[in-house]
Amino acid sequence: MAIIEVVDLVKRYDRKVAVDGVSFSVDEGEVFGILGPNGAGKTTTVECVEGLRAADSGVIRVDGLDPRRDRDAVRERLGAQLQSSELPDRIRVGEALALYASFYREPADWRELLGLLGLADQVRTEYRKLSGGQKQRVSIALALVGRPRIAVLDELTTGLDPQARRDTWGLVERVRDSGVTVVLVTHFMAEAERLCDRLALIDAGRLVAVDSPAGLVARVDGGQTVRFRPTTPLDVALLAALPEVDAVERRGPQVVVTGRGNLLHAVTSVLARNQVVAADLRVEQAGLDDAFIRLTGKTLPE
Ligand SMILES: Nc1ncnc2c1ncn2[C@@H]1O[C@H](COP(=O)(O)OP(=O)(O)OP(=O)(O)O)[C@@H](O)[C@H]1O
Repeated sequence: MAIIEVVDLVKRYDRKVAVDGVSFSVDEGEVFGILGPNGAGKTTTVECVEGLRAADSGVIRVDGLDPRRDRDAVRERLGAQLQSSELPDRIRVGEALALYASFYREPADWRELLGLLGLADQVRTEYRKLSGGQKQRVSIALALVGRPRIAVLDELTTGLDPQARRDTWGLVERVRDSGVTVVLVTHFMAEAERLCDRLALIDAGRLVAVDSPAGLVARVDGGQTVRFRPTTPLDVALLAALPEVDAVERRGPQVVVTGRGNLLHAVTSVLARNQVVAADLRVEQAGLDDAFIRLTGKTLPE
């Protein structure tokens, strides 16, 4: 059942259209990703869902409620991650949690929450003295302290090192396992692929597709990549002429062939016929990043 519904959302900043007719719905209990490049309109979209910004047009329902008109009721249901600049400089972790807990009628036990998030030893630490990963965990704790049914997590792992990023992913999975619906804004492919049940791809304010990561990948028609290093001269036009091949590219000493069907067989047959020996031959199936490139024509930083 849909817990969030967004229909034809439009949001402008002066004359710039930041969100241009976006529609999607989020099912209760899922991790729903909003994925797109910088400036795509992801944050604006979730800020409208949170009721922090008024849409210019369109309909938004959070558990059947209007985020602007029923602001207090929506705030009880939807926990938003906080931007670090919103906390006073010298506030201690425990004080921040107690403060946010005081905003809710039935808050979670914030000490228990800090324990679950591995922050039990940081209760008296000033927020500004925490590491990047610890700050992110505090912001997750603050998003959850009101016992929301939905948690909106925006660019959760930006700026974290790979280990802290993976730890944070584990936390998001635990939040989901506790029954909370998670809306995850990200521009990291790997994060979206690992965590999200479904994804909305947004580009330049428009919705490109909504599907599961596997469903998005399937849309690129089982695309494959074959890479190798020819050890004798190779005329790549021979490969480009194959019906299975979409593109052939030279990357330094490597040849990268993308295509579909029985691509590997087609490529190796040409190589064998022309007595070209291929070193370091590798075959890769299309991933979410390939789907993103095909659907938007853009790449995302990884
Ligand atoms: N307060 C604002 N005033 C004017 N323009 C804005 C404002 N906030 C965002 N924009 C513009 O609206 C567009 C969408 O921005 P938004 O922050 O929603 O995108 P995003 O996908 O979240 O990007 P990022 O990943 O960089 O945060 C961008 O072109 C941005 O420059």
